[in-house]
Parts: sequence; structure tokens; C-alpha cells
Amino acid sequence: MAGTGVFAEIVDGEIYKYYADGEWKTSASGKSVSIINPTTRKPQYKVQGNERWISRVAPAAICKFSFLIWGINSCYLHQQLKNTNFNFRSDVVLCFYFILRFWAFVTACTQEEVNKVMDAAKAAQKLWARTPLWKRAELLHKAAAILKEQKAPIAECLVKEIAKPAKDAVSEVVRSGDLISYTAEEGVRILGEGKFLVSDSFPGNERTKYCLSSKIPLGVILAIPPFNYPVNLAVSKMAPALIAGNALVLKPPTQGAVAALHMIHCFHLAGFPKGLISCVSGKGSEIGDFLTMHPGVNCISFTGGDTGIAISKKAGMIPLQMELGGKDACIVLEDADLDLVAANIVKGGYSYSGQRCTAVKVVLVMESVADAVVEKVKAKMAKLTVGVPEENCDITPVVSESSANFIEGLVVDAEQKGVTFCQEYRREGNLIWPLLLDHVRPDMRIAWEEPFGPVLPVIRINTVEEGIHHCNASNFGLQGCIFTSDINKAIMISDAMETGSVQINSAPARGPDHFPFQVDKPPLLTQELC
Ligand SMILES: NC(=O)C1=CN([C@@H]2O[C@H](COP(=O)(O)OP(=O)(O)OC[C@H]3O[C@@H](n4cnc5c(N)ncnc54)[C@H](OP(=O)(O)O)[C@@H]3O)[C@@H](O)[C@H]2O)C=CC1
Ligand SMILES: O=C(O)[C@H](O)COP(=O)(O)O
Repeated sequence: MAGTGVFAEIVDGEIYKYYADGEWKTSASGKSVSIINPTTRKPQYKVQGNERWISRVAPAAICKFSFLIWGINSCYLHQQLKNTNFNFRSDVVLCFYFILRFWAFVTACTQEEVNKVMDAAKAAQKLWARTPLWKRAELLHKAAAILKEQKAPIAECLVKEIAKPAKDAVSEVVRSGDLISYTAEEGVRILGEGKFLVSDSFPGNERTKYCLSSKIPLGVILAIPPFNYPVNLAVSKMAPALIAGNALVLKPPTQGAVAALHMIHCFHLAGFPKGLISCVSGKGSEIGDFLTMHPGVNCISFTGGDTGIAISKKAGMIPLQMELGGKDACIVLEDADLDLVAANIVKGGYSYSGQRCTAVKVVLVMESVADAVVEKVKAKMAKLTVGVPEENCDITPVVSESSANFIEGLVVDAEQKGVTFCQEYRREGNLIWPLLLDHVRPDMRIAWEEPFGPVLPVIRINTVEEGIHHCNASNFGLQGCIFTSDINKAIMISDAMETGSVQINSAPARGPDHFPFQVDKPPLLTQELC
């Protein structure tokens, strides 16, 4: 169970601690952040952080105070009923217990604590860079094994924090362990090699100079993953950074922070040196700038939405790795296998309720087969189960109320502009039933914006060029897919699509995780055909 057994030390009362200098610590500052369960829409966990105290603490204080009064009353009544004496001492103890618990959750991380984390990371990195490569790999393999062993409690957090269906939550953890091991193995090979250059290979030079080059670490890497893969997209930054001899500071997403803290504990248990890995929780909107502009950071690896654009503008002269949003287009030609198309649109568009950067986010289908595709997709959508993540439903609540409101805004805009609803729009709390919108036009927001939810637009096209044009006119350049039985056409169209990678006759996806996942728009485009 989360926060128990080997994980007991990462939690203090009801607040998850932060990780610094090889220890789990309670912050001195007096603030915390609540993690809201997307399904119940009630606080599920608390992590060290910096939420404005009045909004959370005041209601919680009222609650706890009422509970305290209720506790004292019940004891008193119980004593009365039993006709024994009122036990004043035990009630005072009870009273102090609740008061102490109340104060315990108003602690938080400070900028000073972040500074200490950065100093410790810098010092630890110097030693780590001199630790033999094979030893670094050994520790990563150990962390991977522990992570996989602990998949159940970590998956439980993913279910409660981000409403990931239980089975997918377990896969995320296992896949993360495999990725750590794979990275360790590859790291040993890649980092074990260097280059030897001779001067006479460049015009005008004699063979009088030699150059030896090898890869060296950058220093302290700040890793910021998004909510939808808080474990997997954290380790995909951590493992390469660590094997290459860097220190790592993780800022987990607020929703997903508890899962990430459990994951970090697996690295702690593996025995990584003190200070090398740290995890600073807190709301990005509040501690984000301090972290990303910190002079101790030598590189930022970020995955998320437009926040990445703001970070790029604020960060100093350091390398940035930015994986941002997507509007992954699915182009369907007349000669495609329409059953395969429908199966992939449903899998690609609706798994984890569309909350994947690689989800199919716009279908561009040739008019001549559009009716048939829409009918087949509708038939498959009718079989999707809608409900709670604990029951492994296909469609679960989206991560937050604001996310559900945003998705609804896109639906309302399309409705006002005359879109065709293939199903009735239905929402309960954060749960949105899967929806296909047909006859979407370019003036509708849903044609361009990323819902990150179970709503998929269909744009009917008359020429392939129209489809390619829509795909390339998007601000996003993540993935795309093309369905046709003509492989030559598929390759030509893939080549014309300005996306990081293109799948042929298959829904977009990042995995297998050792495949390239390049996300730049031109002129930095490197296209991978998968
Ligand atoms: N290209 C890719 O590989 C992927 C892209 N994504 C994209 O991510 C988005 C959804 O994820 P979501 O978590 O909502 O994305 P956000 O951009 O909202 O947040 C991403 C991370 O940034 C943090 N953050 C927020 N504000 C700041 C700040 N000022 N400085 C530093 N960090 C900050 C967040 O913390 P906090 O939670 O505390 O706000 C979170 O950890 C979608 O657009 C999706 O397409 C998702 C997965 C993969
Ligand atoms: O964060 C995301 O959405 C992922 O990078 C996509 O991964 P997936 O294709 O394996 O779901």
C-alpha cells in the first residue's frame, strides 16, 4: 500500500516529505499542497509545497476542529453512557493529537531549501562523474529492479492521483523499470566510446594534430515531467542524466507527485549517493520560476504543455530539452483498411481518455470513405467502458475540473459553429463520455487545439494535400499517422508531414521506448518513420 512498508519513511502523518541530501525531510516553512483525486474530486494526498495556506488550510482547519469537538463529545457521551467518570486526561491527549496533526500539514519547502538541494547536487555530481560507468549502471539496474518489485503501491498512487486505469498504471511502472535498465545498458556502450580525429581530414591541414573527444556530463539536470506519466516521463529524464554522470533534481507534477516520490524512494533504496538525486514538490506556478531560473541548474528537461514555451524564454544559457503538446493527425486515404483504421482511431484517440501527447487528436479522412469510417468508429466507441480507474474502465475522469472545463469549452465552441455530434455530450464531474465530432471545420477551436481529453474531431478532406496542409499548419509537431494500403504513398505522405515521427497503418505512440521520439517542427525537424 502507498506510504506504508518500505515507503513508510517518505510520509509524515498525512504529508509526503520532500527528498534532499539522501534523506526524506519535512520542510520548515509551513505550507502544503493537496493532491485532488480526479474521481472523487476530494483531497487524496498532501505533499510538501507552497499552496497558499488560506485556501486549503482554513477549510481543513475547520474540518479538523469540528472533528476534534466531535471526538471529545463522543468520548464524553460514551463515558456518560457507561456511567463512568469523564476522563479529562485522555481527552486532553486527544486534543493535542489533533492539534499536532493540524500543524503537521502546514509545513512546506522554501527557496532556501531549494538552494541547499542545488548545492548538494553540485557537490555530489562531481564525485558521481568520477564513479566508474559500470558502477553507475549497476545502481540504475538495482533501482529498476526495486521499482518493478514495488509496482503495486506506485500504481495505486497513479490510480488515485491521475485516474489512470489500474492496468495501465501497473504498465507505466513496469515500463519505467525496463527503460531504466535499457538506458543503463545503452549508456555503458554509448558513453564508453569516444572519437579520434586527425587533422589532415580537413582541407589545408597536415597530419600534425590529433583530437580525442568523449561525452562529459552537463552537471545538474532539472527534470520536470507532466501529470500524465509522472513516473515514466520522470525516469526517462532521470536514467539518461544519471548514467551520463549528472546530478538530478526532480520537480514532479502536482497531480502525480506522490507516485513520483514513491519512485524516487526506489532510487534511495538502491543506494545512490547522498545529494545526487533530489525531489522538490510544490506547485509549478509557484516554485517553477525559482527552479528553472536557478543558477545551479545546468540543463532543463521538460515535458508538458505551453509552460515549456515560457520556461524557454526565462531559462538562462543552458541546454533545454522540451517535449511539448501535440495535435497528432491521422490521415485516412480511400484505399485504407477501414476496420484497422477504426480500431486505431479508437485506441489512439481514447486510451487514457485522450490524455496522451501521442493520442490521435484530429482525424483527416477522405470524404469518399468518411461516412464508413465514422460509422465504424462509432460502433467501437459504443463498447468503451466509462467509469472509475480502479475498475479498469477505458474512459476515466480527466485529471482536473479545470481540464474538464477546458474540454467542454472546445465542445461548446464547435457546437455553436455547427459541428455534428456523433454521440450525446455527457459529463459528470471530471468524467467526460467519449465523443466524436464530425464535419469539423478549420474555424472551430477543436480543429487546432489539444483537448487532452476523450473528444476527437473529424475533418473531411477531398485531397491528400488538404490533409498534409492541415497537419503542417498546426503549431504542434509531435507525431502523426497515415492509413493506406499503398506503401509508396504512405512514405511520400509521411515525408511531407512536418511531425517528429509518423506511424504507417498504426496509431501514434511513443513506445517501444527505445524508438526515437523527436518532436521538433522545422527547421529542426528530424523525421522518423516507425
Ligand atoms: N511531447 C510529449 O512528450 C508530451 C507532452 N505532454 C503535454 O503535456 C500537457 C499536459 O501535461 P500538464 O502536466 O498539464 O502540462 P503543464 O505544462 O501544465 O505542466 C507540466 C509540468 O510543468 C510544471 N510547471 C507548471 N508551471 C511551471 C513553471 N512556471 N515552471 C516550471 N514548471 C512548471 C507542472 O507542475 P504542476 O503540476 O505543479 O503545475 C508540471 O510538472 C499536454 O499539453 C501534453 O500534450 C504530455 C506528455 C508527453
Ligand atoms: O506523455 C505522453 O503522452 C507519452 O509520451 C505518450 O506515450 P504513449 O504513446 O506510450 O502513451
